[in-house]
Amino acid sequence: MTYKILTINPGSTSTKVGLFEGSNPIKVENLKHDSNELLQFNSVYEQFPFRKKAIMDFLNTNGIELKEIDAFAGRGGLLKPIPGGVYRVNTLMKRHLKYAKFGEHASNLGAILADELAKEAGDKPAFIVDPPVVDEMIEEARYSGMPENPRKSVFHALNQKAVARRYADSIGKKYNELNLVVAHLGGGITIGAHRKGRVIDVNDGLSGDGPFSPERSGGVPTLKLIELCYSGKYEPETMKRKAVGKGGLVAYLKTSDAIKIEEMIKQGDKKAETVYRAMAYQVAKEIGAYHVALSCETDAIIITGGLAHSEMLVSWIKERVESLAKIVVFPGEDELLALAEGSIKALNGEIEIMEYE
Ligand SMILES: Nc1ncnc2c1ncn2[C@@H]1O[C@H](COP(=O)(O)OP(=O)(O)OP(=O)(O)O)[C@@H](O)[C@H]1O
Ligand SMILES: CCCC(=O)O
Repeated sequence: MTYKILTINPGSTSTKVGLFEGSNPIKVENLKHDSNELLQFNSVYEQFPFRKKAIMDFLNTNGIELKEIDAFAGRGGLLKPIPGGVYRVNTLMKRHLKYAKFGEHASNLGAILADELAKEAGDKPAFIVDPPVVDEMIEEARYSGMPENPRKSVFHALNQKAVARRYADSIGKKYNELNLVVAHLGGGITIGAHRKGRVIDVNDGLSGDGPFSPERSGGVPTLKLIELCYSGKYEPETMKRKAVGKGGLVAYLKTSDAIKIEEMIKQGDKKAETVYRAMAYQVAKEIGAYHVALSCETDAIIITGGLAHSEMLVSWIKERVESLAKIVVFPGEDELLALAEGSIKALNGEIEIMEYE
């Protein structure tokens, strides 16, 4: 049977929606939300009716009826650490996401929206697939050197695993036969060591870890950071925004848009070039670190995310890491397709549907 799946990926300023029939996209759209409109909400959960209406408008405009859809899949949010896979949306999951028990993130609405629409469609199944809290780290990777502050696995799991599987398919291998370093370069940057289908180490994209990115600081000198926190100059929220949201390229260059930055570089802006080169340098160093995490037995390095569209940035990264392993570039992300494919495998019984407990 060919299933129809509605996939939902809520981001900070948009909700990406796609209707798939099997793996074929029938209608995919990026529903942009005015940031001023989102400002009226005090929490991610409060945005629920607003985002639901945007999805219903998308369905109505395209003549899609809820009852014709077989299953609903949302990008899962910040939950407790769990292994990768397809999870049925359940009450505990929704409670953790609603009250942001493990942190606020736009993707917390994915499961909640999928579940609501699935109920309205006549009690259809609702799933999440490879949420950002997928945790398959080996024990050594959890140590930070500060026992009360261990390293955590929070990353672009859905896209990293989707492109890793896509690459494995393309060479006629299975994901769990390969060692891959996957670098997701988007608004946030996460780089993971995938050993035979398991992400044994990765930088935490939401905690100030790893390379700086268009809107995140990445790892910074710790003692100076502590001084800044206690300087009396900044509220805790301001300091958090310096790490996630207002750090990285936007802090140095007042924009997180790499296309604009490349324009600045072409106009001769030396500061823009140095900062952009520094980001490439940090990404390359991090790729090297995860190559070592794979005992230098990496089959391929995959570069993905919006910034993988940039020939300039990718060429600077390649210069430093091309002697380590074959490099493959998958620009953009395949998150909606990954949600659809995971759900179809679950419906077909090809993979186990996991329960969030
Ligand atoms: N053709 C391009 N050339 C250069 N940079 C690009 C291009 N297309 C997108 N980008 C850059 O990619 C970055 C955004 O990447 P992406 O769309 O993956 O981020 P996101 O989805 O907002 O966040 P995340 O990937 O962390 O979830 C921006 O800096 C954007 O300017
Ligand atoms: C939420 C995990 C992915 C990211 O770093 O944004």
